[in-house]
Amino acid sequence: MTSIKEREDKILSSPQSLTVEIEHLDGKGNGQAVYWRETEDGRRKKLKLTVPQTLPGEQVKVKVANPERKRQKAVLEQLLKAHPERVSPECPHFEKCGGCVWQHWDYTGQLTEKTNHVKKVLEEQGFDSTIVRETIGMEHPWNYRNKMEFTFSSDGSLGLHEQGNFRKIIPLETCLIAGELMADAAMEVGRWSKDHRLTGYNKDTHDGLLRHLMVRKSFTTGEMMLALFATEPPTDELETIAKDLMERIERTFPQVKSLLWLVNKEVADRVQSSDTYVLSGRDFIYDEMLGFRYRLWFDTFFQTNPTQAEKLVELALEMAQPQKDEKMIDLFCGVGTFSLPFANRVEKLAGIEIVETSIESAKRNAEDNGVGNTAFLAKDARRGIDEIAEKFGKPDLLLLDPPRSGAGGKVMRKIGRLNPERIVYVSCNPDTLALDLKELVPFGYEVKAVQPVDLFPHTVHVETVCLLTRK
Ligand SMILES: C[S@@+](CC[C@H](N)C(=O)[O-])C[C@H]1O[C@@H](n2cnc3c(N)ncnc32)[C@H](O)[C@@H]1O
Repeated sequence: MTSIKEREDKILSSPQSLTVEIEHLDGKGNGQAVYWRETEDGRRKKLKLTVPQTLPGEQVKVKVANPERKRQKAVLEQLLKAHPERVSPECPHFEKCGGCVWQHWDYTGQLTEKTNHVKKVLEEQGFDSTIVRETIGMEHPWNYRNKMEFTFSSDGSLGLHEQGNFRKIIPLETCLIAGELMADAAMEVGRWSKDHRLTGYNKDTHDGLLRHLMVRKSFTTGEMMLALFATEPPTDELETIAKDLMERIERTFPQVKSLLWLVNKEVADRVQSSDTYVLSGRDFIYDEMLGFRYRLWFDTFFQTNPTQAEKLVELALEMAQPQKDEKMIDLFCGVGTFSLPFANRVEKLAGIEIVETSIESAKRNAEDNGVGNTAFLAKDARRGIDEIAEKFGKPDLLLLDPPRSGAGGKVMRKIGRLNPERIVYVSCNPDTLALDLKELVPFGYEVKAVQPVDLFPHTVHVETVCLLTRK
Protein backbone atom coordinates (compact mmCIF):
# COMPACT_ATOMS: atom_id res chain seq x y z
CA MET A 1 0.00 0.00 0.00
CA THR A 2 1.31 3.47 -0.86
CA SER A 3 1.47 6.22 1.76
CA ILE A 4 -0.31 9.56 1.49
CA LYS A 5 3.06 11.19 0.79
CA GLU A 6 3.77 8.74 -2.05
CA ARG A 7 0.27 9.22 -3.47
CA GLU A 8 0.66 12.99 -3.19
CA ASP A 9 4.08 12.87 -4.85
CA LYS A 10 2.58 10.82 -7.69
CA ILE A 11 -0.28 13.26 -8.10
CA LEU A 12 1.97 16.29 -7.84
CA SER A 13 4.37 14.92 -10.46
CA SER A 14 1.51 14.41 -12.92
CA PRO A 15 0.63 17.29 -15.25
CA GLN A 16 -3.11 17.44 -14.38
CA SER A 17 -3.59 20.74 -12.66
CA LEU A 18 -7.18 22.02 -12.37
CA THR A 19 -8.75 25.19 -10.94
CA VAL A 20 -12.02 24.61 -9.08
CA GLU A 21 -14.30 26.15 -6.47
CA ILE A 22 -15.17 24.18 -3.33
CA GLU A 23 -18.95 23.83 -3.22
CA HIS A 24 -19.57 22.11 0.10
CA LEU A 25 -18.07 19.64 2.58
CA ASP A 26 -18.65 15.89 2.69
CA GLY A 27 -19.55 13.95 5.83
CA LYS A 28 -15.85 13.62 6.71
CA GLY A 29 -15.26 17.38 6.54
CA ASN A 30 -13.43 17.38 3.19
CA GLY A 31 -14.08 19.99 0.46
CA GLN A 32 -16.10 18.87 -2.58
CA ALA A 33 -15.81 20.38 -6.06
CA VAL A 34 -16.97 19.60 -9.58
CA TYR A 35 -14.82 19.96 -12.72
CA TRP A 36 -16.34 19.73 -16.20
CA ARG A 37 -13.88 18.05 -18.56
CA GLU A 38 -14.04 18.22 -22.38
CA THR A 39 -13.50 14.84 -24.03
CA GLU A 40 -11.70 14.45 -27.35
CA ASP A 41 -15.05 14.12 -29.18
CA GLY A 42 -16.28 17.40 -27.64
CA ARG A 43 -18.54 15.98 -24.89
CA ARG A 44 -18.56 17.40 -21.35
CA LYS A 45 -17.87 14.93 -18.54
CA LYS A 46 -18.34 15.58 -14.84
CA LEU A 47 -15.44 14.96 -12.46
CA LYS A 48 -16.26 15.06 -8.74
CA LEU A 49 -13.30 16.02 -6.60
CA THR A 50 -12.62 15.56 -2.90
CA VAL A 51 -10.10 18.11 -1.69
CA PRO A 52 -9.03 17.69 1.97
CA GLN A 53 -8.20 20.76 4.08
CA THR A 54 -10.32 23.18 2.01
CA LEU A 55 -13.48 25.12 2.87
CA PRO A 56 -16.69 26.04 1.01
CA GLY A 57 -16.34 28.96 -1.43
CA GLU A 58 -12.56 28.62 -1.70
CA GLN A 59 -10.99 28.78 -5.13
CA VAL A 60 -8.16 26.33 -5.37
CA LYS A 61 -5.68 24.91 -7.82
CA VAL A 62 -5.48 21.16 -7.35
CA LYS A 63 -3.49 18.29 -8.80
CA VAL A 64 -5.36 15.20 -9.95
CA ALA A 65 -3.88 11.83 -10.96
CA ASN A 66 -6.67 10.49 -13.21
CA PRO A 67 -9.07 13.21 -14.42
CA GLU A 68 -10.78 10.70 -16.73
CA ARG A 69 -12.41 9.03 -13.74
CA LYS A 70 -15.78 10.15 -12.34
CA ARG A 71 -14.46 10.72 -8.81
CA GLN A 72 -11.01 11.66 -7.63
CA LYS A 73 -9.19 12.67 -4.49
CA ALA A 74 -7.19 15.79 -5.30
CA VAL A 75 -4.21 17.41 -3.62
CA LEU A 76 -4.37 21.10 -2.81
CA GLU A 77 -1.64 22.84 -4.81
CA GLN A 78 -2.45 26.51 -4.38
CA LEU A 79 -5.09 28.51 -2.55
CA LEU A 80 -6.39 31.18 -4.97
CA LYS A 81 -9.21 32.59 -2.81
CA ALA A 82 -9.35 31.70 0.88
CA HIS A 83 -12.45 31.34 3.08
CA PRO A 84 -12.69 34.36 5.44
CA GLU A 85 -12.58 31.98 8.44
CA ARG A 86 -9.43 30.14 7.30
CA VAL A 87 -6.69 30.12 9.97
CA SER A 88 -3.20 28.62 10.21
CA PRO A 89 -3.32 25.18 11.84
CA GLU A 90 -1.70 25.11 15.28
CA CYS A 91 -0.38 21.58 15.17
CA PRO A 92 2.76 20.67 13.17
CA HIS A 93 1.22 17.24 12.40
CA PHE A 94 -2.03 18.66 10.95
CA GLU A 95 -1.35 18.11 7.25
CA LYS A 96 -0.54 14.44 7.66
CA CYS A 97 -2.21 13.24 10.87
CA GLY A 98 -5.61 11.55 10.78
CA GLY A 99 -6.70 12.98 14.15
CA CYS A 100 -8.07 16.45 13.28
CA VAL A 101 -9.58 17.60 9.95
CA TRP A 102 -10.59 21.21 10.66
CA GLN A 103 -7.64 22.92 12.32
CA HIS A 104 -7.55 25.27 9.30
CA TRP A 105 -11.02 26.58 10.24
CA ASP A 106 -11.59 29.23 12.90
CA TYR A 107 -13.31 27.58 15.90
CA THR A 108 -16.47 29.72 15.69
CA GLY A 109 -16.81 28.69 12.02
CA GLN A 110 -16.57 25.01 13.02
CA LEU A 111 -19.32 25.51 15.60
CA THR A 112 -21.64 27.24 13.10
CA GLU A 113 -21.09 24.39 10.64
CA LYS A 114 -22.03 21.86 13.34
CA THR A 115 -25.24 23.76 14.21
CA ASN A 116 -26.16 24.02 10.52
CA HIS A 117 -25.59 20.32 10.01
CA VAL A 118 -27.93 19.38 12.89
CA LYS A 119 -30.54 21.81 11.49
CA LYS A 120 -30.22 20.39 7.98
CA VAL A 121 -30.63 16.73 8.92
CA LEU A 122 -33.64 17.48 11.16
CA GLU A 123 -35.27 19.55 8.40
CA GLU A 124 -34.73 16.69 5.96
CA GLN A 125 -36.84 14.48 8.23
CA GLY A 126 -39.59 17.08 8.44
CA PHE A 127 -38.75 18.67 11.82
CA ASP A 128 -38.84 22.39 12.61
CA SER A 129 -35.14 23.34 12.71
CA THR A 130 -35.73 26.74 14.35
CA ILE A 131 -35.69 25.04 17.76
CA VAL A 132 -32.08 23.94 17.27
CA ARG A 133 -29.90 26.04 19.58
CA GLU A 134 -26.38 27.24 18.80
CA THR A 135 -23.68 24.59 19.45
CA ILE A 136 -22.06 24.90 22.87
CA GLY A 137 -18.32 25.10 22.22
CA MET A 138 -15.27 24.93 24.47
CA GLU A 139 -13.65 28.00 25.95
CA HIS A 140 -10.24 26.45 25.25
CA PRO A 141 -10.73 23.92 22.44
CA TRP A 142 -7.38 22.17 22.96
CA ASN A 143 -5.98 19.41 25.18
CA TYR A 144 -9.48 18.07 25.67
CA ARG A 145 -9.10 14.31 25.21
CA ASN A 146 -8.64 12.07 28.26
CA LYS A 147 -7.78 8.99 26.20
CA MET A 148 -5.36 8.56 23.30
CA GLU A 149 -4.05 5.58 21.40
CA PHE A 150 -0.60 5.81 19.85
CA THR A 151 0.90 3.18 17.55
CA PHE A 152 4.42 1.80 17.18
CA SER A 153 5.89 1.65 13.69
CA SER A 154 7.97 -1.40 12.80
CA ASP A 155 11.22 0.42 13.72
CA GLY A 156 9.91 0.77 17.28
CA SER A 157 9.18 4.51 17.18
CA LEU A 158 5.87 5.70 18.58
CA GLY A 159 3.45 7.94 16.73
CA LEU A 160 0.09 8.71 15.17
CA HIS A 161 -1.60 7.17 12.15
CA GLU A 162 -1.23 9.06 8.91
CA GLN A 163 -4.52 10.29 7.46
CA GLY A 164 -6.13 7.57 5.33
CA ASN A 165 -3.24 5.12 5.78
CA PHE A 166 -3.24 2.83 8.77
CA ARG A 167 0.15 1.40 7.86
CA LYS A 168 2.06 4.66 8.04
CA ILE A 169 2.99 6.16 11.42
CA ILE A 170 4.02 9.78 11.90
CA PRO A 171 6.58 10.07 14.71
CA LEU A 172 5.00 11.81 17.67
CA GLU A 173 6.29 15.25 18.63
CA THR A 174 3.16 16.67 20.18
CA CYS A 175 -0.60 16.25 20.16
CA LEU A 176 -2.62 19.38 20.81
CA ILE A 177 -5.92 17.63 21.48
CA ALA A 178 -4.54 15.16 24.05
CA GLY A 179 -4.77 16.18 27.69
CA GLU A 180 -1.68 17.81 29.12
CA LEU A 181 1.27 15.46 29.84
CA MET A 182 -0.31 12.63 27.82
CA ALA A 183 1.90 13.06 24.74
CA ASP A 184 4.95 13.69 26.99
CA ALA A 185 4.38 10.41 28.82
CA ALA A 186 3.92 8.62 25.49
CA MET A 187 7.19 10.08 24.20
CA GLU A 188 8.98 8.78 27.30
CA VAL A 189 7.75 5.29 26.37
CA GLY A 190 8.93 5.94 22.79
CA ARG A 191 12.43 6.80 24.10
CA TRP A 192 12.47 3.64 26.24
CA SER A 193 11.59 1.58 23.15
CA LYS A 194 14.38 3.24 21.12
CA ASP A 195 16.97 2.88 23.91
CA HIS A 196 16.34 -0.87 24.09
CA ARG A 197 16.12 -1.16 20.28
CA LEU A 198 12.73 -2.84 20.57
CA THR A 199 10.83 -3.64 17.39
CA GLY A 200 7.33 -2.50 16.52
CA TYR A 201 4.69 -4.85 15.18
CA ASN A 202 4.73 -5.20 11.41
CA LYS A 203 1.20 -5.60 10.04
CA ASP A 204 2.41 -7.43 6.92
CA THR A 205 4.86 -9.93 8.41
CA HIS A 206 3.21 -10.06 11.88
CA ASP A 207 6.69 -9.82 13.48
CA GLY A 208 7.76 -7.35 16.13
CA LEU A 209 7.06 -6.75 19.81
CA LEU A 210 5.29 -3.44 20.46
CA ARG A 211 1.85 -2.60 19.03
CA HIS A 212 0.06 0.29 20.76
CA LEU A 213 0.23 2.55 23.76
CA MET A 214 -3.01 3.71 25.30
CA VAL A 215 -2.81 6.74 27.56
CA ARG A 216 -5.71 7.61 29.86
CA LYS A 217 -5.86 10.56 32.17
CA SER A 218 -8.40 11.78 34.67
CA PHE A 219 -8.74 15.57 34.50
CA THR A 220 -10.18 15.63 38.02
CA THR A 221 -7.99 13.23 40.06
CA GLY A 222 -4.93 13.75 37.80
CA GLU A 223 -4.31 9.97 37.73
CA MET A 224 -2.88 8.50 34.54
CA MET A 225 -2.82 5.03 33.00
CA LEU A 226 -0.25 3.80 30.48
CA ALA A 227 -1.26 0.55 28.81
CA LEU A 228 1.35 -0.97 26.52
CA PHE A 229 0.16 -3.61 24.05
CA ALA A 230 2.82 -6.13 23.02
CA THR A 231 2.95 -9.51 21.31
CA GLU A 232 4.95 -11.14 24.14
CA PRO A 233 4.61 -11.07 27.94
CA PRO A 234 7.15 -9.07 30.01
CA THR A 235 8.89 -12.23 31.23
CA ASP A 236 12.27 -13.97 30.67
CA GLU A 237 14.63 -11.66 28.72
CA LEU A 238 11.97 -8.91 28.62
CA GLU A 239 11.73 -8.75 32.41
CA THR A 240 14.64 -6.33 32.96
CA ILE A 241 13.51 -4.19 30.01
CA ALA A 242 10.00 -3.95 31.49
CA LYS A 243 11.53 -3.14 34.90
CA ASP A 244 13.43 -0.28 33.28
CA LEU A 245 10.15 1.08 31.86
CA MET A 246 8.58 0.91 35.31
CA GLU A 247 11.52 2.77 36.91
CA ARG A 248 11.58 5.47 34.22
CA ILE A 249 7.85 6.09 34.49
CA GLU A 250 7.85 6.09 38.30
CA ARG A 251 10.70 8.64 38.21
CA THR A 252 9.36 10.95 35.48
CA PHE A 253 5.57 10.60 35.68
CA PRO A 254 4.44 9.98 39.27
CA GLN A 255 0.87 10.74 38.04
CA VAL A 256 0.86 7.28 36.41
CA LYS A 257 -1.10 5.16 38.89
CA SER A 258 -1.52 2.26 36.52
CA LEU A 259 1.25 0.95 34.26
CA LEU A 260 0.10 -2.09 32.32
CA TRP A 261 1.71 -4.51 29.91
CA LEU A 262 -0.99 -6.23 27.87
CA VAL A 263 -0.43 -9.15 25.56
CA ASN A 264 -2.10 -9.16 22.16
CA LYS A 265 -0.97 -11.92 19.82
CA GLU A 266 -3.99 -11.61 17.54
CA VAL A 267 -3.65 -10.56 13.89
CA ALA A 268 -6.60 -8.17 14.29
CA ASP A 269 -5.19 -4.71 14.93
CA ARG A 270 -7.47 -3.82 17.80
CA VAL A 271 -6.59 -2.52 21.24
CA GLN A 272 -7.37 -5.79 22.98
CA SER A 273 -5.58 -8.16 25.32
CA SER A 274 -5.45 -11.78 26.39
CA ASP A 275 -3.23 -11.28 29.49
CA THR A 276 -2.72 -8.25 31.69
CA TYR A 277 0.50 -7.64 33.65
CA VAL A 278 0.45 -4.78 36.14
CA LEU A 279 3.99 -3.33 36.06
CA SER A 280 3.16 -0.77 38.72
CA GLY A 281 0.15 0.60 40.62
CA ARG A 282 -3.36 -0.78 40.09
CA ASP A 283 -5.14 -2.17 37.04
CA PHE A 284 -7.49 0.83 36.96
CA ILE A 285 -7.47 4.58 37.62
CA TYR A 286 -10.00 6.74 39.43
CA ASP A 287 -11.87 9.45 37.58
CA GLU A 288 -14.61 11.77 38.74
CA MET A 289 -17.49 13.47 36.99
CA LEU A 290 -20.03 15.80 38.62
CA GLY A 291 -18.86 14.58 42.04
CA PHE A 292 -19.26 10.85 41.22
CA ARG A 293 -16.24 8.58 41.32
CA TYR A 294 -15.60 6.06 38.55
CA ARG A 295 -13.05 3.27 38.17
CA LEU A 296 -11.67 3.10 34.65
CA TRP A 297 -9.98 -0.05 33.39
CA PHE A 298 -8.06 -0.02 30.12
CA ASP A 299 -11.16 -1.20 28.21
CA THR A 300 -13.82 0.88 29.97
CA PHE A 301 -15.84 3.19 27.69
CA PHE A 302 -15.87 6.64 29.22
CA GLN A 303 -16.70 9.99 27.62
CA THR A 304 -13.42 11.23 26.09
CA ASN A 305 -14.00 14.96 26.56
CA PRO A 306 -14.77 15.21 30.29
CA THR A 307 -15.22 19.01 30.32
CA GLN A 308 -17.97 18.91 27.70
CA ALA A 309 -19.38 15.57 28.90
CA GLU A 310 -20.21 17.23 32.24
CA LYS A 311 -22.15 19.89 30.33
CA LEU A 312 -23.93 17.14 28.42
CA VAL A 313 -25.09 15.43 31.61
CA GLU A 314 -26.12 18.76 33.14
CA LEU A 315 -28.11 19.63 30.01
CA ALA A 316 -29.84 16.25 30.02
CA LEU A 317 -30.80 16.82 33.68
CA GLU A 318 -32.06 20.32 32.92
CA MET A 319 -34.17 19.14 29.97
CA ALA A 320 -35.53 16.01 31.67
CA GLN A 321 -36.42 17.62 35.03
CA PRO A 322 -36.36 14.25 36.84
CA GLN A 323 -38.70 13.97 39.85
CA LYS A 324 -38.30 12.04 43.12
CA ASP A 325 -41.39 9.86 42.52
CA GLU A 326 -40.45 8.86 38.96
CA LYS A 327 -39.21 5.65 37.36
CA MET A 328 -36.54 5.98 34.69
CA ILE A 329 -34.74 3.85 32.08
CA ASP A 330 -31.20 4.71 30.94
CA LEU A 331 -30.82 2.86 27.64
CA PHE A 332 -27.25 2.27 26.34
CA CYS A 333 -26.05 3.24 29.83
CA GLY A 334 -22.35 2.23 29.58
CA VAL A 335 -20.70 2.49 33.01
CA GLY A 336 -23.45 4.79 34.29
CA THR A 337 -22.28 8.32 33.39
CA PHE A 338 -25.90 9.46 33.11
CA SER A 339 -27.38 6.81 35.42
CA LEU A 340 -25.74 7.95 38.65
CA PRO A 341 -26.59 11.68 38.54
CA PHE A 342 -30.15 10.85 37.39
CA ALA A 343 -30.66 8.07 39.97
CA ASN A 344 -30.10 10.59 42.77
CA ARG A 345 -33.11 12.57 41.48
CA VAL A 346 -35.65 9.79 40.74
CA GLU A 347 -37.30 6.99 42.73
CA LYS A 348 -35.61 4.18 40.78
CA LEU A 349 -33.54 3.78 37.64
CA ALA A 350 -32.84 0.80 35.37
CA GLY A 351 -29.80 0.86 33.08
CA ILE A 352 -29.49 -1.34 29.97
CA GLU A 353 -26.24 -1.94 28.15
CA ILE A 354 -24.93 -4.75 25.92
CA VAL A 355 -21.32 -4.94 27.22
CA GLU A 356 -21.19 -7.07 30.36
CA THR A 357 -18.01 -5.53 31.77
CA SER A 358 -19.57 -2.06 31.47
CA ILE A 359 -22.62 -3.30 33.42
CA GLU A 360 -20.31 -4.75 36.10
CA SER A 361 -18.58 -1.34 36.27
CA ALA A 362 -21.93 0.46 36.42
CA LYS A 363 -22.98 -1.71 39.38
CA ARG A 364 -19.69 -1.14 41.15
CA ASN A 365 -19.79 2.61 40.43
CA ALA A 366 -23.32 2.82 41.88
CA GLU A 367 -22.12 0.94 44.98
CA ASP A 368 -18.92 3.01 45.37
CA ASN A 369 -21.00 6.19 45.22
CA GLY A 370 -23.73 4.97 47.59
CA VAL A 371 -26.42 5.07 44.87
CA GLY A 372 -28.82 2.29 45.91
CA ASN A 373 -31.93 2.77 43.74
CA THR A 374 -30.47 1.32 40.51
CA ALA A 375 -30.69 -1.96 38.62
CA PHE A 376 -28.40 -2.68 35.68
CA LEU A 377 -29.07 -5.21 32.98
CA ALA A 378 -26.51 -6.58 30.48
CA LYS A 379 -28.72 -7.05 27.43
CA ASP A 380 -29.21 -5.89 23.89
CA ALA A 381 -31.41 -2.76 24.01
CA ARG A 382 -34.29 -4.42 22.19
CA ARG A 383 -34.65 -7.34 24.58
CA GLY A 384 -33.61 -5.30 27.61
CA ILE A 385 -36.53 -2.89 27.18
CA ASP A 386 -39.06 -5.74 27.30
CA GLU A 387 -37.46 -7.30 30.35
CA ILE A 388 -37.29 -4.04 32.29
CA ALA A 389 -40.81 -3.03 31.26
CA GLU A 390 -42.13 -6.34 32.59
CA LYS A 391 -40.42 -5.95 35.99
CA PHE A 392 -40.67 -2.21 36.30
CA GLY A 393 -43.84 -1.15 34.50
CA LYS A 394 -44.03 1.96 32.36
CA PRO A 395 -41.17 4.45 32.96
CA ASP A 396 -41.95 8.15 33.38
CA LEU A 397 -38.65 9.11 31.85
CA LEU A 398 -36.38 7.40 29.33
CA LEU A 399 -32.88 8.52 28.36
CA LEU A 400 -31.05 6.94 25.47
CA ASP A 401 -27.45 7.45 24.35
CA PRO A 402 -26.87 4.97 21.51
CA PRO A 403 -23.68 4.42 19.49
CA ARG A 404 -23.11 6.25 16.15
CA SER A 405 -25.31 3.77 14.28
CA GLY A 406 -28.30 5.04 16.30
CA ALA A 407 -30.93 3.03 18.16
CA GLY A 408 -32.74 1.90 14.99
CA GLY A 409 -36.42 1.70 14.10
CA LYS A 410 -37.21 -1.42 16.17
CA VAL A 411 -35.85 0.04 19.41
CA MET A 412 -37.45 3.43 18.75
CA ARG A 413 -40.87 1.86 18.12
CA LYS A 414 -40.53 -0.16 21.33
CA ILE A 415 -39.82 3.10 23.15
CA GLY A 416 -42.87 4.68 21.49
CA ARG A 417 -45.09 1.79 22.61
CA LEU A 418 -43.65 1.99 26.13
CA ASN A 419 -45.00 5.53 26.11
CA PRO A 420 -42.80 7.36 28.68
CA GLU A 421 -43.87 10.92 29.44
CA ARG A 422 -40.47 12.39 28.55
CA ILE A 423 -37.63 11.12 26.39
CA VAL A 424 -34.11 12.55 26.37
CA TYR A 425 -32.06 11.45 23.37
CA VAL A 426 -28.28 12.00 23.60
CA SER A 427 -26.68 11.43 20.21
CA CYS A 428 -23.17 11.40 18.74
CA ASN A 429 -24.47 11.27 15.16
CA PRO A 430 -27.09 13.81 13.96
CA ASP A 431 -27.89 11.74 10.84
CA THR A 432 -29.06 8.67 12.80
CA LEU A 433 -30.62 10.93 15.46
CA ALA A 434 -32.95 12.53 12.88
CA LEU A 435 -34.03 9.11 11.53
CA ASP A 436 -34.63 7.75 15.05
CA LEU A 437 -36.64 10.81 16.13
CA LYS A 438 -38.93 10.43 13.13
CA GLU A 439 -39.93 6.99 14.41
CA LEU A 440 -41.45 8.60 17.50
CA VAL A 441 -43.74 11.01 15.64
CA PRO A 442 -46.56 8.45 15.01
CA PHE A 443 -46.59 7.78 18.77
CA GLY A 444 -47.54 11.41 19.43
CA TYR A 445 -44.12 12.73 20.51
CA GLU A 446 -42.96 16.25 19.79
CA VAL A 447 -39.34 17.48 19.74
CA LYS A 448 -39.23 20.28 22.32
CA ALA A 449 -35.54 21.19 22.51
CA VAL A 450 -32.38 20.41 20.55
CA GLN A 451 -28.97 21.41 21.90
CA PRO A 452 -25.77 20.50 20.02
CA VAL A 453 -22.61 20.34 22.14
CA ASP A 454 -19.07 20.23 20.75
CA LEU A 455 -17.20 17.34 22.33
CA PHE A 456 -14.67 17.00 19.51
CA PRO A 457 -13.21 20.37 18.42
CA HIS A 458 -11.35 20.32 15.06
CA THR A 459 -13.27 17.23 13.92
CA VAL A 460 -16.63 16.92 12.15
CA HIS A 461 -18.29 15.20 15.10
CA VAL A 462 -21.02 16.82 17.18
CA GLU A 463 -23.05 15.58 20.14
CA THR A 464 -26.73 16.56 20.48
CA VAL A 465 -29.17 16.45 23.41
CA CYS A 466 -32.90 16.45 22.56
CA LEU A 467 -36.03 16.51 24.65
CA LEU A 468 -39.26 14.92 23.44
CA THR A 469 -42.61 15.04 25.17
CA ARG A 470 -46.05 13.67 24.31
CA LYS A 471 -48.35 16.17 22.63
C1 LIG B 1 -22.33 6.36 23.14
S1 LIG B 1 -22.08 5.08 24.29
C2 LIG B 1 -22.90 5.75 25.69
C3 LIG B 1 -22.50 5.18 27.01
C4 LIG B 1 -22.94 5.96 28.25
N1 LIG B 1 -24.24 6.54 28.14
C5 LIG B 1 -21.91 7.02 28.60
O1 LIG B 1 -22.18 8.21 28.47
O2 LIG B 1 -20.81 6.64 29.03
C6 LIG B 1 -23.17 3.85 23.67
C7 LIG B 1 -23.24 2.59 24.50
O3 LIG B 1 -24.19 1.69 23.89
C8 LIG B 1 -23.73 0.36 24.06
N2 LIG B 1 -24.41 -0.47 23.05
C9 LIG B 1 -24.08 -0.60 21.74
N3 LIG B 1 -24.98 -1.39 21.12
C10 LIG B 1 -25.90 -1.76 22.04
C11 LIG B 1 -27.08 -2.54 22.00
N4 LIG B 1 -27.48 -3.13 20.89
N5 LIG B 1 -27.81 -2.67 23.12
C12 LIG B 1 -27.40 -2.08 24.28
N6 LIG B 1 -26.29 -1.33 24.38
C13 LIG B 1 -25.54 -1.17 23.28
C14 LIG B 1 -22.21 0.48 23.91
O4 LIG B 1 -21.56 -0.60 24.52
C15 LIG B 1 -21.94 1.81 24.62
O5 LIG B 1 -21.63 1.64 25.98
